[in-house]
Amino acid sequence: MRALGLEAVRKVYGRGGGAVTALDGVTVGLEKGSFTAVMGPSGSGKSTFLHCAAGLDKPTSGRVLLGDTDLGGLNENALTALRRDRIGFIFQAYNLVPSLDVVRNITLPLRLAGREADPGWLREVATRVGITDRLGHRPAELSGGQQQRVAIARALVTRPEVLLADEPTGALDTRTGKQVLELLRGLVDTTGQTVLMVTHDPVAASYAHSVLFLADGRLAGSLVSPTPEKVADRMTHLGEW
Ligand SMILES: Nc1ncnc2c1ncn2[C@@H]1O[C@H](COP(=O)(O)OP(=O)(O)OP(=O)(O)O)[C@@H](O)[C@H]1O
Repeated sequence: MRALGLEAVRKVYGRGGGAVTALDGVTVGLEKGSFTAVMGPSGSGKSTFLHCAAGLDKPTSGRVLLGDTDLGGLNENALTALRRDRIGFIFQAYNLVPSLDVVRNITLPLRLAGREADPGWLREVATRVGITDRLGHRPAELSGGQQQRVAIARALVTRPEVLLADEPTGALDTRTGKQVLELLRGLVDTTGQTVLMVTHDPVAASYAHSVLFLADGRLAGSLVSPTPEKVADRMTHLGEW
């Protein structure tokens, strides 16, 4: 079953002589329960890809489908609700609310949707990310790795169909970053969560089932069962290093 699909997605910013083609006909299907990394040189279209996949940016042409829902057919309100209810986001900067404790940060998306958190599910999510002993703390009282765990719990609390991660370990040291990547891979393997992650780091990409490479807005290949060495080798051929 396909969780997310991009079909011939093209995104052009600007007009006339100054127009930039950020994505140039990208077709990708993510199976449910897959963990996919997206890599590519700077300016290759990774952020644009993620923003189109998330319904944050509208493709100039082509289609984005979340399950059976064509995002192109939705108005702004429906897109906002879809992003809130059906997609989880994790960023390099954890984007937690400093004045709220861990429980209130995790349950924020539910409260914004006017829903109560089911205590059993909240406990389950906190356990999955390993933050049960910090539930009453504020973000400033947590390490970077703990803050990212809270952000992952917040992303999971709505039971999203797809988790979109933008450089989730970019601000973490190697050891803590590894723990967060193991957590993401564990979620995929044990709960069937679908994850799409943009990264510059071949080690981070190696935690995914497969890596998609972008170059000049086009798909420039993929790698199944990636290792850091194989990923770095591909990036070298794309002219990144
Ligand atoms: N809002 C915008 N207006 C005009 N051009 C844009 C806009 N956003 C992105 N671009 C251009 O589209 C191309 C792809 O950008 P994008 O940010 O998707 O690349 P990226 O692979 O994420 O890069 P990086 O790794 O440096 O973050 C670049 O040439 C960029 O300058």
